[in-house]
Amino acid sequence: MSIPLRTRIKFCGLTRPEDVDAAVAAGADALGFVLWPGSKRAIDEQRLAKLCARVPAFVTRVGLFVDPDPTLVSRCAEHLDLLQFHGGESPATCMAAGRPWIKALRMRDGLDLHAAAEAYGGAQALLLDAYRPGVPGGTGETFDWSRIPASLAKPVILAGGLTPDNVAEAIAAVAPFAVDVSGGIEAAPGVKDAARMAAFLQAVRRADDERLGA
Ligand SMILES: O=C(O)c1ccccc1NCC(=O)[C@H](O)[C@H](O)COP(=O)(O)O
Repeated sequence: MSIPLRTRIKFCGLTRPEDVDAAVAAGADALGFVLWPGSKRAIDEQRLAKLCARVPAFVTRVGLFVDPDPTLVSRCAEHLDLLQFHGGESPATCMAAGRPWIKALRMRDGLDLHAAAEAYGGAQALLLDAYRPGVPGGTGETFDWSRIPASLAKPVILAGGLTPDNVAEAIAAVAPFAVDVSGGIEAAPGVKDAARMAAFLQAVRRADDERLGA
């Protein structure tokens, strides 16, 4: 008999020490740090080291890359538990980093999730995000959750436009392994809002109670 898991929560795009502390205090399972210079939420390696040093054991530190130079990945890896590849990286490129990784897939028309789950068989999970041409992530937009098959060979991390107001509906529709949010818990790009983080956490917990019949 398998025991249903509570939905894991990843907050992405943290840039400030006080936001890291607030996210940990709220109860996030994983924190994401954007190492792609094109993002409004980008941080450099020095800031990554400082922010990651504040993260306690049992909270996963995730580094987010978009078609990175492998030397950047290896320089950052010592601070990280998990790599998130958010660009057009091939399975071989993701594997070559030699660290646990997840693959973000943007839900463009025609994407075959079963084929992707097979191709990215070395991933810990697939992060499914909204597709907007030319924008690799952090769009603040949802996608049609009914496109996600009920059964997939990889755990699903649901992303894209989640907020404290819609995350319960998303969990009821998809029952993902985890949810990922960036813009929905912000006061401004890269500036998280402690009250919205807490509200998001509470909404997930309530949805889980509903789902698991607690
Ligand atoms: O957040 C960014 O600026 C970003 C830029 C480039 C690639 C990925 C990026 N974010 C990735 C994430 O994991 C976000 O949490 C995910 O895209 C959802 O963002 P949002 O729709 O704002 O919740």
